Amino acid sequence: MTAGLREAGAVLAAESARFASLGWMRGTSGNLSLVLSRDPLRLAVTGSGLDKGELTAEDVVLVDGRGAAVQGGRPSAEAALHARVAALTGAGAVVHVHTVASVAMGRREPGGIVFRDLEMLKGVGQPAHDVEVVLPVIANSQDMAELGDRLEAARNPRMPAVVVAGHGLYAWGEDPVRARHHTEVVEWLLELELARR
Ligand SMILES: CSC[C@@H](O)[C@@H](O)C(=O)COP(=O)(O)O
Ligand SMILES: [Zn+2]
Repeated sequence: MTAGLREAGAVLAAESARFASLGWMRGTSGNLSLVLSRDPLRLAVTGSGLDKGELTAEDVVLVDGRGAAVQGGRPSAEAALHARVAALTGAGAVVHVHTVASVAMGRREPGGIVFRDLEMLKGVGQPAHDVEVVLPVIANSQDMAELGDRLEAARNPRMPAVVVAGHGLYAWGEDPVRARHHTEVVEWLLELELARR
C-alpha cells in the first residue's frame, strides 16, 4: 500500500471512529471516501463489511471512477455511489451513515424534507431565514448505478446531502472535515424535524 493511500486511510479511520461513537455506523453500516485525484478520478474508500468504529489506516481501498478496486482489498459495496457523488458535485469527501432520524424522516416525507427558519441552515451554506431548503429523498436500490441516477436527478445543489429511503444519509463536502460538518448539521436538522412532529 502506498504512503498516500495509507495516509488517507488514517484520516478515514479517524472520521469513521467519530461517526461510530455517535451511533451512526452501527454493526458494519456506513462508509467513507476521500478523493485522491480528479483526472483520472481516484478515491480512497473504506473496506467492505468492517466495523467502522475499529478501522485502521490499512482498511482502505483505492478505487476508480466506477468504484472498482485499483489497489487494496474489497472496497465498500457503495464505492461506485461515492465516486458518482464526487464526480457530480466536485466534493473532495463523501460520508454515508445509517442514522435513525434519516430513515424515519425519509418515511414521513418521501417527496423531500423541507427546512426553514433555522440558524443551523447556515451550516450547509444557506440563509437562516426566509428560504425553504429541501433535502431530497431517493428510493433505495442495491444497484449503485440506479442509485446514482436517482441521486443525480433529485440532487438539490443548495443541499450537500441526500436521504436514501429505508437506508440512511449521504453527505459530502470539500474535504473530510467539511463533509463531517455537513453530516452533523443535516443529522441535527433531521433529528429536530423528527422530534417536533
Ligand atoms: C448493515 S451494512 C449495510 C450495507 O449494505 C451498506 O448499506 C453499508 O452501509 C455498509 O457497506 P460496506 O460494504 O461495509 O461499506
Ligand atoms: Zn449503507
